[in-house]
Amino acid sequence: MEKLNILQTKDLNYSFGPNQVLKNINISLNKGEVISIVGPSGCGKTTLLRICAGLVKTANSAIINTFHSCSFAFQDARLLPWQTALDNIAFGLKAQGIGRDERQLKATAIAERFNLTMQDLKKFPQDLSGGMRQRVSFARALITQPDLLFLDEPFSALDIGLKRELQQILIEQVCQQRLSAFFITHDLMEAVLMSHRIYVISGSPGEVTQQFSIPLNQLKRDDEFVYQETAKLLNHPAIMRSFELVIRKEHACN
Ligand SMILES: Nc1ncnc2c1ncn2[C@@H]1O[C@H](COP(=O)(O)OP(=O)(O)OP(=O)(O)O)[C@@H](O)[C@H]1O
Repeated sequence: MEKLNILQTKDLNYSFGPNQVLKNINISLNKGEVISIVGPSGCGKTTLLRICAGLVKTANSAIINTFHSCSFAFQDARLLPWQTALDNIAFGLKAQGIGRDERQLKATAIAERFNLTMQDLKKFPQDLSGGMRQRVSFARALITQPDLLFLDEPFSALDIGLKRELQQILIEQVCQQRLSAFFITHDLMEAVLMSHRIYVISGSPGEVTQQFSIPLNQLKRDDEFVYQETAKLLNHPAIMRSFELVIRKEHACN
């Protein structure tokens, strides 16, 4: 029987000194699932990701994580500047003790999936465009075949075409390999495109105020579906409250 992987928080609270940032957070992420965390700036999304990833320790053992391995992608690519793109991609394999030839073969194969050429792979990060660096960052995250991805706004600095291309590649990887992803975004449309479920966090301290399930397999979601679902969410009271859309609408009328 397949072992069930799960990431779960149970009544998670977190404070930075006297400043409570997260309050009674209960979320779960199952194998093969993508969840998005959306909410206004400063509501605690990144803090929640860092706690779930074990990068920030919690005092109250409110996290269950039975996934075996995880990788990260952030808004900035965070590559090692003294290594070529190829060696950056292969870095996780080196840490696993895999020999140079095999590392390079695997890195070249996954780089191709992200449309990086042999010329690109010889370059150092400072000689790559921002979009290329983000391709390298995704290839690096996936090469070790993790079962859980932590994604903190990895598309937000990209132009609309590149964003769509990388989103599509990531959706294919997630669906084909039954990867799970914990995804933070400001962009509701992106959350609708990518996720099985969306958690809305609002307030200070941040609390989960609503959870939405998005029907239809990600590979079948076309633009019309994404626009319609996003429009529905934008009119939902929990989203309007969370992003203060009611107040902004009222201001717009005055
Ligand atoms: N290391 C830290 N020390 C003290 N306070 C912090 C620290 N990191 C974050 N905070 C505070 O915690 C709150 C939540 O920050 P966090 O970065 O998690 O929010 P966010 O929702 O991810 O914001 P954004 O969408 O703008 O990235 C903010 O008030 C922030 O100032």
